[in-house]
Amino acid sequence: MTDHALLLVNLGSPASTKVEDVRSYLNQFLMDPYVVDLPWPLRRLLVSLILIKRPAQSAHAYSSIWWPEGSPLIVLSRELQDAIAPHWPHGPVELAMRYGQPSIEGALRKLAAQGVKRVTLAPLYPQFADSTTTTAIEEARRVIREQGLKLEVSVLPPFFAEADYLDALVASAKPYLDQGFDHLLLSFHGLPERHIRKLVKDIDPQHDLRAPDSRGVSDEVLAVCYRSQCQRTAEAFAERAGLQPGQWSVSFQSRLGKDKWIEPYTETRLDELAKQGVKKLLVMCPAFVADCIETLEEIGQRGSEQFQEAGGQELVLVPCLNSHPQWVSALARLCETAVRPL
Ligand SMILES: C=CC1=C(C)c2cc3[nH]c(cc4nc(cc5[nH]c(cc1n2)c(C)c5CCC(=O)O)C(CCC(=O)O)=C4C)c(C)c3C=C
Ligand SMILES: [Fe+2]
Ligand SMILES: [Fe+2]
Repeated sequence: MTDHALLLVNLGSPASTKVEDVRSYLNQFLMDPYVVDLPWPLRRLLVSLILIKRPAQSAHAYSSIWWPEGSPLIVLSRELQDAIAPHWPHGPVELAMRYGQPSIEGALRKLAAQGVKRVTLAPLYPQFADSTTTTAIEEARRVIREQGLKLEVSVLPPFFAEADYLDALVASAKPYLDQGFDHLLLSFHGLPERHIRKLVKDIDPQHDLRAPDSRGVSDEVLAVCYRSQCQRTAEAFAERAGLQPGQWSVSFQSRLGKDKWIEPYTETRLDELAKQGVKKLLVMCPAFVADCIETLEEIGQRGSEQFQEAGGQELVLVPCLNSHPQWVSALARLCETAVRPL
């Protein structure tokens, strides 16, 4: 059988580091109601305000990490696509981005034109958020409906607590852990608290968005609370890696705008850890399966400078899973068992 495709989906990058390309990417991204969850007129106003200064700042940041072949996120995702193909004997493996190119629409139309009948859609986000997982699924739904594509789609669920994913994370981090370090910071992408509140409010309105760990969180809440899922990933990672309490902690990065985002903020933790006497800091970013601007620039460059200015000696960025062989086979196995219908 060769009519069952695998479609890997990640977030996407601007077409180039030119300010106008970054502006158009940020406009598509931030006008997504799953990302800036305000009614259209307010969303348009807020995003237009953000688009006054942000494109030039982000273009500068992208320029500092851009590779000759293009955006690291896209290049690394292509490498993953090539590496996983031999592990997926059922049909073609395609790559799509939620924003920019290659698009979800282009990929699904291409697969349908090739005679593909089934698609396993794999949003490449270990932890669930409406701003990543839901929007990728909804975009696939829209394309299939509007284009009348005859495709049976199943979706890979969030894999934040899957043994295969956790073991691959430990294997990829091991060479860095073995070098010795004073502290390991697991820095996850942040989210406005509101995004989680609206999902948990009908299940457990008292759910604590400042809780220090994920103990006691019910399965129902865990299924929708991005922050608890991040904590669960970190706790399971620490246990598998044999880390002691106090050797590691969790933080949340990449805050945008004036809203309250989930805490503790990575920026705050970098200062605190340096002030506490941490000299060699390892930072891992387990919300990202591929290195991107958020890991390479925000942590690897700006975070590193900040940590040293606050008195730390060295910040070592542990690379994302990228195409680590154990991750490639783990992802293929996870996708084999994905049966959740679109
Ligand atoms: C890993 C999961 C991610 C979540 C959750 C997420 C939420 C989220 N992001 C923004 C705003 C921005 N994110 C940007 C880059 C970016 N974000 C993710 C992943 C998640 N985002 C990735 C993989 C990337 C990297 C893209 C790349 O090309 O390398 C950016 C663009 C960069 C910049 O200008 O800083 C913005 C903006 C919001 C508002 C949000 C939740 C509401
Ligand atoms: Fe983001
Ligand atoms: Fe939670």
